[in-house]
Amino acid sequence: MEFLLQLTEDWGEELFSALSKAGGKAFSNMAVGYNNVDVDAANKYGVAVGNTPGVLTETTAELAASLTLAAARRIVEADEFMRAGLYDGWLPHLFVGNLLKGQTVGVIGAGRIGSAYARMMVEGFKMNLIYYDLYQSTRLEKFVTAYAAFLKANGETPVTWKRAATMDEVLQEADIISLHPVLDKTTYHLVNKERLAKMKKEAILINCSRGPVIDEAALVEHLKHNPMFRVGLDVFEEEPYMKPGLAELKNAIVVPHIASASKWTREGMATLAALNVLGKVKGYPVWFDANKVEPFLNENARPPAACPSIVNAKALGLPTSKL
Ligand SMILES: NC(=O)C1=CN([C@@H]2O[C@H](COP(=O)(O)OP(=O)(O)OC[C@H]3O[C@@H](n4cnc5c(N)ncnc54)[C@H](O)[C@@H]3O)[C@@H](O)[C@H]2O)C=CC1
Ligand SMILES: O=C(O)C(=O)CO
Repeated sequence: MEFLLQLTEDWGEELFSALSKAGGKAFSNMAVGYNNVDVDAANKYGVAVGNTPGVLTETTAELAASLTLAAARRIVEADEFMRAGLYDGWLPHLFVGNLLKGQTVGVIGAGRIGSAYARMMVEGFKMNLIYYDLYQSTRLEKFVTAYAAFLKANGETPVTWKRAATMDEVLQEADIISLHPVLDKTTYHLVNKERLAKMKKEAILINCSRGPVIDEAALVEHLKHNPMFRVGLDVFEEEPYMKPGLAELKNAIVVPHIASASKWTREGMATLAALNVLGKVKGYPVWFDANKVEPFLNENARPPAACPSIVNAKALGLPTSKL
């Protein structure tokens, strides 16, 4: 018995023990994030835990960029105004928002998705970048450096980048802040009352990572007291619910965890999750690089004889495919 699961289901000691007793050896989340899975418990019962990296990167980053634009240009408010029949002619101050060009975008968690989002905002809108991550994102830094040189060569103001030593630096300096870390003990309520107070009064905060990365009740209070501060949220602390008061706030844009909802991505997630468990059942090794999953998505060729991404491969001592 093997399992394919959604991120809405929590898997811990009890379920892995039951799975193991039933002879199960493999489990895969149909998601890249696996904070819903107790990997230590899976290790204890020798169950391989799969996830689906790579296929969500651009789709999720694009939704974060969409929320950024929607918040910056107040698109939802303006749409509601229009549909309510309130528009009676152009006015110089009607729904004035923020210009992104030349402003600073802050990325917290510059992994696959955070880096893709950073590139979109830097290249698309000529924003300067400040990022915070536990690790250096050399590829991202190289990209911004090369883009700055390109702009300069074309007589335009070059963009800049900075790796912040602390997260607070990002909060204080950035005009737009987008959250893309994993959810774990180090990122739970990473954005809390004190940190919200450090952000610019007119900043925009985007969250397409996991709801509990923000203390949502503190956010509601902050939004109430700072009408020029805006947020775009794809994820919530206690999905499918929102904290009281959030739904009434005009400076919040809320969407129902749809960041990965493109057809290509959802098909890719299902394919990778299925191949993770199938590969384990067949006794295949683990793919050599979970970030290079394209060969598993080619409709015209058989997928490699490997499990695309097993997060506890090392802990279980599973062999790696050599290609
Ligand atoms: N809203 C949605 O539908 C989706 C949400 N996600 C979420 O996005 C997360 C990130 O996905 P990927 O970019 O693919 O993962 P990734 O592993 O490539 O990137 C995560 C980054 O977070 C950094 N990080 C970890 N702890 C940190 C800390 N305390 N402070 C700052 N940075 C920290 C890591 O070093 C890493 O660079 C997933 O774990 C998932 O929870 C992913 C896809 C869709
Ligand atoms: O893959 C993930 O982590 C998701 O949140 C899916 O949307």
